[in-house]
Amino acid sequence: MSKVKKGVLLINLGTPDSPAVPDVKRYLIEFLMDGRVIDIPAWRRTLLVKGIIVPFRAPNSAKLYREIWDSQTGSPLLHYSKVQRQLLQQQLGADYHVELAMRYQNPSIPKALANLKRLNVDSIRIVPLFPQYASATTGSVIEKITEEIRDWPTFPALSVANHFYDNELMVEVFVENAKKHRPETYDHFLFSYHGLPVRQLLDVDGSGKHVCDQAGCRERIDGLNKFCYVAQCYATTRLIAGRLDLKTDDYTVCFQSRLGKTPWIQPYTSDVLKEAAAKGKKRLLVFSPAFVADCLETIYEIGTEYATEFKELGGEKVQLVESLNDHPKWIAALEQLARGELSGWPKSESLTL
Ligand SMILES: C=CC1=C(C)c2cc3[nH]c(cc4nc(cc5[nH]c(cc1n2)c(C)c5CCC(=O)O)C(CCC(=O)O)=C4C)c(C)c3C=C
Ligand SMILES: [Fe+2]
Ligand SMILES: [Fe+2]
Repeated sequence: MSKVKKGVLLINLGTPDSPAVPDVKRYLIEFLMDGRVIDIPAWRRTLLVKGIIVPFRAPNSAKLYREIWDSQTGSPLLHYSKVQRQLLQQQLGADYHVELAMRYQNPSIPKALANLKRLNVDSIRIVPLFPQYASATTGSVIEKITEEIRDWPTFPALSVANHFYDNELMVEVFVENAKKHRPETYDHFLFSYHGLPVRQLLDVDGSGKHVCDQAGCRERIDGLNKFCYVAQCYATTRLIAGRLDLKTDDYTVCFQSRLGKTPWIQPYTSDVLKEAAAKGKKRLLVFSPAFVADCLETIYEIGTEYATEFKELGGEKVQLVESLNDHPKWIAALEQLARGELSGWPKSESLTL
């Protein structure tokens, strides 16, 4: 009889099995055919994804993935996710069994759930590795898991860490990583989050009519906008900026990785870079706090693409603040999330974080 009683399931977004075009195509199709990612009627999504986006995007995406692929460890996102799983398992000890899965591709959610079922665990703590809640990420993970387990005869106790935008240890790691780059030597700071189509925020408060600028999502987080991705991104930013004694004029929150022509959350990182260059800013320190591990969107998009663009505009340097990766305080934060403990930050309905 197994000693293991408590299951933990860490889930990140996913990455191709290799940077070869067929693997990148398979990954992009699974990812973009998710109705929470491209939230349009299924027939239009099929035409758009399989007929246009994937055939045109896959060869270029594969090229970018080849640039970040490590010859020993492969995809940085998968590599750090595996390290995080292993370190968390060590930290939690033999009473726990920690599985890792990716929402898209491998290691797969069905396999991880089958392992937990086989172990007959008492409980499963689901930890989607997205600090800020979005329907396209955490929402999609929850939907997929509930679909996968719907026929289980017995459900262990289930719980989800559905956001951790205000986790104190996570904030400390971003602050520590920034300090290694001597923030006083930079003339502006960007907090660049992964973007989302604006329409995906309309129902974050159940009204179907949520508008961030009316709900004050850039200024405060409260009982009404608590599930809004934008409100959570700005709250994370205020916590990191506060710890670094940055004034509001010292930094800009922005959103990257836009796909398609519909409006996404603004301001776009590429526009903010242009404005910073036009104002004569030379050295930018860039945080990417929507990710818990370095990946294509941090290493390539910020570290290479935006850095090159900024230099072409007359800037001198774009420095990415490293992600949480294998930092011991991040593993301690994961332990809190896995045990179901609060992040440690005082919370109240009307608190302006
Ligand atoms: C905060 C996390 C993420 C959100 C929110 C998110 C939304 C989102 N993404 C796309 C389209 C793409 N994203 C791609 C890569 C990618 N996205 C995230 C995280 C979030 N995405 C990560 C961690 C990664 C990198 C994975 C890696 O292997 O390193 C890609 C693929 C790369 C490319 O071709 O550019 C696409 C496409 C949409 C449409 C969306 C919201 C609706
Ligand atoms: Fe993405
Ligand atoms: Fe909002």
